[in-house]
Amino acid sequence: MLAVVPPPVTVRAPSKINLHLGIGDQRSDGYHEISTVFQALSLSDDVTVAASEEPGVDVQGEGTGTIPRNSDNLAWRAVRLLAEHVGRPEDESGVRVMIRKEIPVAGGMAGGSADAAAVLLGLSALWDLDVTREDLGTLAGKLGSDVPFALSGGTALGTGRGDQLVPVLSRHTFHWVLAFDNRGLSTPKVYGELDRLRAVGDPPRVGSYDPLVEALASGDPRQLALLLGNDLQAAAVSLRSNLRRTLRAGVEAGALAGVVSGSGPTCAFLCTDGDSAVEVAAQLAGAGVCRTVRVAHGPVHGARIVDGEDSPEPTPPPQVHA
Ligand SMILES: C[C@](O)(CO)[C@H](O)COP(=O)(O)OP(=O)(O)OC[C@H]1O[C@@H](n2ccc(N)nc2=O)[C@H](O)[C@@H]1O
Ligand SMILES: Nc1ncnc2c1ncn2[C@@H]1O[C@H](COP(=O)(O)OP(=O)(O)OP(=O)(O)O)[C@@H](O)[C@H]1O
Repeated sequence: MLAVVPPPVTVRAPSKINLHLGIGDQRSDGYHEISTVFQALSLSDDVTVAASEEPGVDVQGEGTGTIPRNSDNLAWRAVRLLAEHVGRPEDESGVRVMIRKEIPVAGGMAGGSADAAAVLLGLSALWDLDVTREDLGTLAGKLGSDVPFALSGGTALGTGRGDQLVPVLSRHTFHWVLAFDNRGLSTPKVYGELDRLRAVGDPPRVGSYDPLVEALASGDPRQLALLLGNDLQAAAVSLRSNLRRTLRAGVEAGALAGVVSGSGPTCAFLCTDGDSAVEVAAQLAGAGVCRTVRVAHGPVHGARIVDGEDSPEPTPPPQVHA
């Protein structure tokens, strides 16, 4: 008798920006205590998991050459973790993972985390597992601090090492321009640089997130723009001084405000509306301060299955090469 092979499952998982990122002390486990307001953006990766006699990872799109295809890939670590969780040996998992990347690699937008979250959700469907969203959230936290948010999406307050999430009310859609840098930045190095800067001086701190949460509820981008802040920005700029010029260029191009996304080096610019974002993107691309400029909006859903009718042919989103 022939075994029934389940059809492949495709999951779209969003990128994130940190509208507010406050970094506290380093804990004994090496992580920093943080308080952050995440927003999930429409710039996303599509990840397909399929039953296969040739297990492994394929990657196409953004940063392809710099992403590991072996067990170091965060998406494959998600296969291994879920397989262990349900008692399937990894080498018998018989899974091929195909990643279509739009999210910049090591860009501070949680691209690897998005892929890992997509695999957790996609494999649960492919293997018809009885795991709750809550179980998936716990597994996600074991893969990385940003992975739980990639599953849940929307707008959320993250505490602890960023993995304890509470949804935040966000009215309307916000429009963003993203400036990708030539090379990525290592997240641990950026945290380390902040520790160094704090040991020798007093870099600015973002303070409370309360006013920003109020601005999100009002839905007014002008109010939100005044409150964007990231404690890691000084560290990212210290390691990559060209980001100063990029941040300035975005505002000169007409954005309301700009901020380094997470650990950088991607810079995110908030715009008044979608039309303004397209104009800012075009002007910023012309300024020659970054590799690529993209527009995106948020908040969007967390990782979700896009097979069947919900799976449009992927169309390349607006992209302007600098
Ligand atoms: C900068 C952010 O993207 C903001 O959301 C995250 O804090 C980073 O999340 P991530 O990339 O998922 O990070 P993880 O894979 O969990 O950790 C990578 C490394 O970043 C540093 N790290 C991360 C999170 C945290 N709260 N404190 C840290 O010090 C640690 O050196 C850690 O070894
Ligand atoms: N599926 C993956 N996609 C991207 N990078 C991956 C993946 N798996 C492993 N990596 C490695 O992980 C490192 C961090 O990549 P990632 O794109 O997740 O960074 P990031 O977006 O800056 O992370 P964060 O914003 O969560 O700190 C890269 O150096 C890359 O080689």
